[in-house]
Amino acid sequence: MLLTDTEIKAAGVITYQNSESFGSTSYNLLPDAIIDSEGEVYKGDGYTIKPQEIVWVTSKEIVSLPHDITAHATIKTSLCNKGLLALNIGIIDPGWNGPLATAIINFSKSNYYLSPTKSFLRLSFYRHSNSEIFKPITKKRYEYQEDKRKDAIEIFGSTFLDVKSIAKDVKKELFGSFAPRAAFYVTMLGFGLAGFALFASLAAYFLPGNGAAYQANFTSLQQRIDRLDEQTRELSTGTKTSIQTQVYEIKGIEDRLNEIEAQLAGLGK
Ligand SMILES: Nc1ccn([C@H]2C[C@H](O)[C@@H](COP(=O)(O)OP(=O)(O)OP(=O)(O)O)O2)c(=O)n1
Repeated sequence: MLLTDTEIKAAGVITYQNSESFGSTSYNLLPDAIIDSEGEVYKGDGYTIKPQEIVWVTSKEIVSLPHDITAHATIKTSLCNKGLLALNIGIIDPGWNGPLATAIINFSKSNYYLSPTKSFLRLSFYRHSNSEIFKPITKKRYEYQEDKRKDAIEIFGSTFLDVKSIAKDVKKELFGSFAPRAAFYVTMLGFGLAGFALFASLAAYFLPGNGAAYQANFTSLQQRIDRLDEQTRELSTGTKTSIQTQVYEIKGIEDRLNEIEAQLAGLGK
């Protein structure tokens, strides 16, 4: 059975209650501590929640439920309409004795000022028969607040998407791991170039047109050409020599003929 405002008051389930916080069948919780992602606690003056920011908000009221009452917590519609969302709303079990809290995210694109007089959670109370299981849990305000402060520091980033961490990861992915990889590739490129240079040098000796084997062939070819050249020269020299000899011989014959002619002419006188 859903309890009315009168029944909620009569059940005595809310300590530090504010008369203006009652609805017809609900009670609206007011903020006590607002805790940011650094674990800073804001009280009294309220807190401005930035877009995408996550804060923990603990309740001013202490809620104590007997065996036969269970409460349901939901985010206030007015906050929801402003783009604020609560993470852990849920059920408050019979036997709970302590404040309540929720993580609130500002999904809007504007700052939202959460005033200490602005309720953040709405509670509905249901009376039922006694359950078999009953686990009384008592949480003192300070102890509870410290638990939430720990959660704020350890579990959530400062924003819903933890933009800082994401940006850090993306940066790391793009540049952090790229630098060693780039260094590796540059080193490998260096090795590649050095290898190519070595190959090119060796190719000068071993590859067709440049290789040592071909160099040897070339040398032998050059030697043969030189020999042929020499032989040609010898031949040419030899030819010249034989022509010269013939010229001398002809000259000798001519001289001899002239002598005979002269002798004949002498005989004729
Ligand atoms: N916004 C809320 C909702 C509930 N509770 C309290 C009252 C609940 O009785 C208790 C346990 O709630 P759940 O069972 O939903 O949460 P857990 O899973 O943390 O409980 P447990 O650790 O007991 O299993 O937490 C709270 O402090 N703040």
